[in-house]
Amino acid sequence: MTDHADLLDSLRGRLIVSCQAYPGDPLRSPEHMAAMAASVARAPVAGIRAEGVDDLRAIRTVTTLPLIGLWKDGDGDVYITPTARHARAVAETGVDIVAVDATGRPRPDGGRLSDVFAAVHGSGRLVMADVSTVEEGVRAADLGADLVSTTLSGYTPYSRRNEGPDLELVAELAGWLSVPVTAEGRIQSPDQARQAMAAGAWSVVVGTAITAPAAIAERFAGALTSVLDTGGHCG
Ligand SMILES: CC(=O)N[C@H](C=O)[C@@H](O)[C@H](O)[C@H](O)COP(=O)(O)O
Repeated sequence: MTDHADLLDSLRGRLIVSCQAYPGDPLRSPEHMAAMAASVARAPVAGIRAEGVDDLRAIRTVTTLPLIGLWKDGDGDVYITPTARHARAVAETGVDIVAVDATGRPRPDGGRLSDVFAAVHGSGRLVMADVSTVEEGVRAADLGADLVSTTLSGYTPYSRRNEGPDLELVAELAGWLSVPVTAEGRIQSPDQARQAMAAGAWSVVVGTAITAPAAIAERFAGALTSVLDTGGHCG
């Protein structure tokens, strides 16, 4: 377990970058995501989060940074590493931590969350429980999650839908849990990342704001459009 404690320690107070391309994006390939991860790894980041067994295998060849893996599959409500089978496949790619949907919603195979956690632990990896509420986080920790992440806040019909990160959930979870809490989801700026740490996060995961050029360009383009809309154009 010392290795696992060292791994968690290495993430403390630091940034994890999620390298995932949206469906349809030209960057959506294992080669591109591996290059993205290698590029990000030139910065002092603590770890990489990524999706899909092919991407994870490719990323594992380009960096020795701690790797958090998941497999998004199916079109049901629970799509982040939904079953024990998915969890084992992700673990086999060589990741250090497997991220799992740990909401209370029914899983596509009717399986139990504890079975998915057992599959991860049976493979010698740590579990990151992706949750949307404090109740889900408490349950996940009770079931043995090694870290709890706010990933799914705003993505379940019953959770808060903030435009930015759910810092309230970060603070609540940090107050309730003895396992590390990761702030994840809609963190758009270094300032918000700092606020998440101040709210009690162990680590901060940022994806779109760093690794999705289309979304970043859209924000900039949108900002210019709104200047025109408000009469700021002087031509
Ligand atoms: C809800 C869901 O499926 N979240 C996913 C989980 O891995 C990813 O699509 C997000 O990009 C990741 O959580 C990082 O968040 P953001 O990209 O907002 O920084």
